[in-house]
Amino acid sequence: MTDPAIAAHGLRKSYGDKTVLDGIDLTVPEATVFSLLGPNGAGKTTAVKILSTLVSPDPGSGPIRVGGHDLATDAQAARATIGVTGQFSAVDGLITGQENMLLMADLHHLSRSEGRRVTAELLERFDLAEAARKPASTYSGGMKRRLDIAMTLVGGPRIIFLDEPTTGLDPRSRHNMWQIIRELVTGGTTVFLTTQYLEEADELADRIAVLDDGRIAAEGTAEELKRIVPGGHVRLRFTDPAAYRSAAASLGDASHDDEALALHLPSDGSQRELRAVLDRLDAAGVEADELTVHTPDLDDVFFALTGGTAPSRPNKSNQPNQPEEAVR
Ligand SMILES: Nc1ncnc2c1ncn2[C@@H]1O[C@H](COP(=O)(O)OP(=O)(O)OP(=O)(O)O)[C@@H](O)[C@H]1O
Repeated sequence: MTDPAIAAHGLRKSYGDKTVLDGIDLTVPEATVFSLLGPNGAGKTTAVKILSTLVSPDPGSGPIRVGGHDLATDAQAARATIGVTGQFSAVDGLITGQENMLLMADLHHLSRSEGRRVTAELLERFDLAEAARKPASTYSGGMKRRLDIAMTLVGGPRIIFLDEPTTGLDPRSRHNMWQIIRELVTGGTTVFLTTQYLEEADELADRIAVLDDGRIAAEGTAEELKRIVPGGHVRLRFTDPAAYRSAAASLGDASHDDEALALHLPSDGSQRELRAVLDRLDAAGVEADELTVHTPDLDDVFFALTGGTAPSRPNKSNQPNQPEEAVR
């Protein structure tokens, strides 16, 4: 088995008497997206800064390996495997997109011809070739963010840290950015992502960790996390009123929606619970015309795990997530 791209044990950081990270473990397999979620001030950026060698962990921290290199003894080698795109853009608005890229190529000591080749390839890949000779200050927010990531990729990092990469972008630019991130991962890059948008973690992340009060409150796939908070249910819908009534009689614990001929049963959405529901329907000799499983969304998980109460969300329905709008 190959080394994980990132492996940190007992990661600690305090500022004065404030403990920001209280001994957290993080493991990120290669070519996956790992998302760190947490309320403002939870320590996400601090974790990114430590893993990307910008800030030192406290002496009591356990070992941290990034790109297979121990940060304590070989930070330089670790640094050569990573790229970081922070909340504040590295793009210089006074020069063109192409010049920004060539500057990065110089910083990475690429030869002139190699720098030009990589620049042209990345500008093309990030749909910036046409705008390459215009000052970056004239770019839209989405273009600037794409240029920022393209600049990060000039050095060919295997691991990239994206700190809130889509904050402030409109929905189309956000979807474009998601597509770029997916393509990077398909190409073998590992992405460590922090985001304020739970939907974004849900869309992209293979694994998600929720940081609260300096500790990891929960970690898992989006689906695993959704199962640990209450609110999931199975909805059974019938077209035949007689079948609906028989099912309602045999599933006494279900709540009824007589108008829609639908029954709701609390469920964690697991195979075992679904089978139990189906067995009970079979025993009653009725068949539902539609069965849908509704799991809580990541917002529910976030509020349940980070000690806050969910503000009322009038638009939150019990419908499963709507399909995302098409990506260009
Ligand atoms: N250099 C520093 N000196 C003192 N305190 C700091 C420093 N950097 C961060 N902190 C504190 O550490 C805590 C965590 O900050 P951090 O920026 O990591 O949180 P975050 O989860 O990224 O928050 P946000 O979502 O708001 O970006 C905050 O209370 C912050 O004030």
